[in-house]
Amino acid sequence: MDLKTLKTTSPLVFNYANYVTPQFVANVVNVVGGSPIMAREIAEFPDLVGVSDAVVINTGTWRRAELLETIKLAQLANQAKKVVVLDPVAVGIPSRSVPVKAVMADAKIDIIRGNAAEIAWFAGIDFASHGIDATGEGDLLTIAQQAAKKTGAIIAMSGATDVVSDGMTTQTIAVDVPLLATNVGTGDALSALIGAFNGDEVSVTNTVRAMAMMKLAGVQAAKKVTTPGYFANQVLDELYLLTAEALETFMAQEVKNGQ
Ligand SMILES: Nc1ncnc2c1ncn2[C@@H]1O[C@H](COP(=O)(O)OP(=O)(O)OP(=O)(O)O)[C@@H](O)[C@H]1O
Ligand SMILES: Cc1ncsc1CCO
Ligand SMILES: [Mg+2]
Repeated sequence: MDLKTLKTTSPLVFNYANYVTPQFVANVVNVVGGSPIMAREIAEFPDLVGVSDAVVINTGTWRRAELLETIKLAQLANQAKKVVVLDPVAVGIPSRSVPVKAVMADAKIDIIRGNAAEIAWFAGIDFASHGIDATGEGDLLTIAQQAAKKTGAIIAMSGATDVVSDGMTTQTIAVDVPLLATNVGTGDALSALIGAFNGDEVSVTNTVRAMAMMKLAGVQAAKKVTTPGYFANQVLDELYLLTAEALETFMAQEVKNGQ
């Protein structure tokens, strides 16, 4: 959906969140006009999936005791034809790949949002990382395209250059806003935003809209504040203020087709 539709229909985004950043994630969904809800109790999943437009699974603070529940959640969303977004935090660390492999083996993931190192793991390409951060360099387009082909999911790779690919169509946004990477949870929130924009239909375009929105909010915030604490709040304000027209203009200027 476009931003106008998002604001009028207010998609409900069910976040199976990590325990580090749920407040920021919920606020990002809320300020753009969506409706966030967080839950971890399996008995609630059928009800919550039923009323949700998108399910976002973040494996950032997974626990083995909850693994079967996470898989069940993805399966319920599949059955209800709700978009499933996976945020595979630090999946390159072997212990962190356990929940990702398990969910992907037993359910269909529509969209995977991660930084370059996380996406490279799905592509089977080496890429340096440091915990939750990507630190290496590589051919970003190839990594995103390979990951899309191997997983069958739309890949939303974030960083100084954002890349979205379904394996055939690939689009990039090369706009460097280093402060965006200083706020822990911007990526987690971006995954939820992707869920919101894809709530009616899963597509590369809807995924690019979410990536562009976070990027543009970062550009606008960086014009006003220069330190991370204020920046995080300013990003929320800019997301709140951003109009559908401003987003479409930014996309017309900055979204490029990749090969
Ligand atoms: N160097 C950068 N320049 C511009 N934008 C960036 C940069 N790094 C990240 N971003 C932006 O920050 C947002 C989050 O991406 P990032 O790659 O940091 O996710 P992440 O590593 O999963 O973050 P987190 O784990 O903190 O949630 C995206 O909107 C992305 O475009
Ligand atoms: C710091 C951190 N550790 C696990 S999840 C998370 C938030 C970034 O995704
Ligand atoms: Mg992350």
